[in-house]
Amino acid sequence: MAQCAGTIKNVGRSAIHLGRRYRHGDMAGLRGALIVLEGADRAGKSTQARLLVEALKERGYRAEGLRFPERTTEIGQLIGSYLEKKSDLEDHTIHLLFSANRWEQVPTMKEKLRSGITLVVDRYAFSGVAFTSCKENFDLHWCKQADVGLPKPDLILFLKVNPEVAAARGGFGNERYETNYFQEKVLKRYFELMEDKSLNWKVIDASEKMENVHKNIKDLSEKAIQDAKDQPLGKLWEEDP
Ligand SMILES: Nc1ncnc2c1ncn2[C@@H]1O[C@H](COP(=O)(O)OP(=O)(O)OP(=O)(O)O)[C@@H](O)[C@H]1O
Ligand SMILES: Cc1cn([C@H]2C[C@H](O)[C@@H](COP(=O)(O)O)O2)c(=O)[nH]c1=O
Repeated sequence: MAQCAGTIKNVGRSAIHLGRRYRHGDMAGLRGALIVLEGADRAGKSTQARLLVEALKERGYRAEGLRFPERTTEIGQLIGSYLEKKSDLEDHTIHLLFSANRWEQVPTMKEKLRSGITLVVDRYAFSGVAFTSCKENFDLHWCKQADVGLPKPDLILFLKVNPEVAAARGGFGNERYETNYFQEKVLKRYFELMEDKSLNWKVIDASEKMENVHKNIKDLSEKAIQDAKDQPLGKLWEEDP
């Protein structure tokens, strides 16, 4: 009930903000939050993304989920085939395809955010950097470049689970990168990325029961939605630390 009242108040505030323009041309007061779930394979990101969208909608927010890679586009199909080990691609090439797969969604993402829809995103540029930078001869700096300027998340939820626990969860081991050795390296990269204090990272203990993980995520997300609604949408990694 309190949430419904909040939503109506937001609509009122939006009207007040109509016509006021901010840096990057994004209108504040109307917008939804960009919430990203990150973590190693089988950390529970897709499960939690789905639960979060459902919970937000139940509480009167407009919310939608999306995921990367988005395997349905032409670029996404190339990525899907690579991940399923049906095709091989040169390492820089696949990295750039993952990034292009995000950029092709940006106009839709911005439109939705501006119209007040909160986006819950299952993996984003941080996956791109964490995974590719574990390959030989790749460094974090190079890996970030293709994603500089993407919409900046208001909240990044890192679902932390150790690789043995993740591996014991269903389906692990079928796709490329799904080995304990590689996932351990990926985890280290994520922790390097989390040192960037210009981003709102929150670490969630994802080895807990699904309901507990969900509660933590929901509380942090509601706060992020409140904080974001009056802020312009930022650009990712525009000022590299
Ligand atoms: N907290 C949890 N405790 C136990 N099992 C879980 C938990 N969260 C998710 N699972 C189970 O783990 C498996 C993987 O979950 P999910 O697909 O959500 O992970 P993911 O991080 O999206 O994986 P991937 O990145 O590999 O696609 C599923 O079988 C899911 O039911
Ligand atoms: C976005 C993105 C993903 N990856 C890797 C990470 C996972 O191993 C797979 C995607 O699996 P999911 O079950 O669909 O989550 O791809 C990557 O290497 N680079 C990226 O940018």
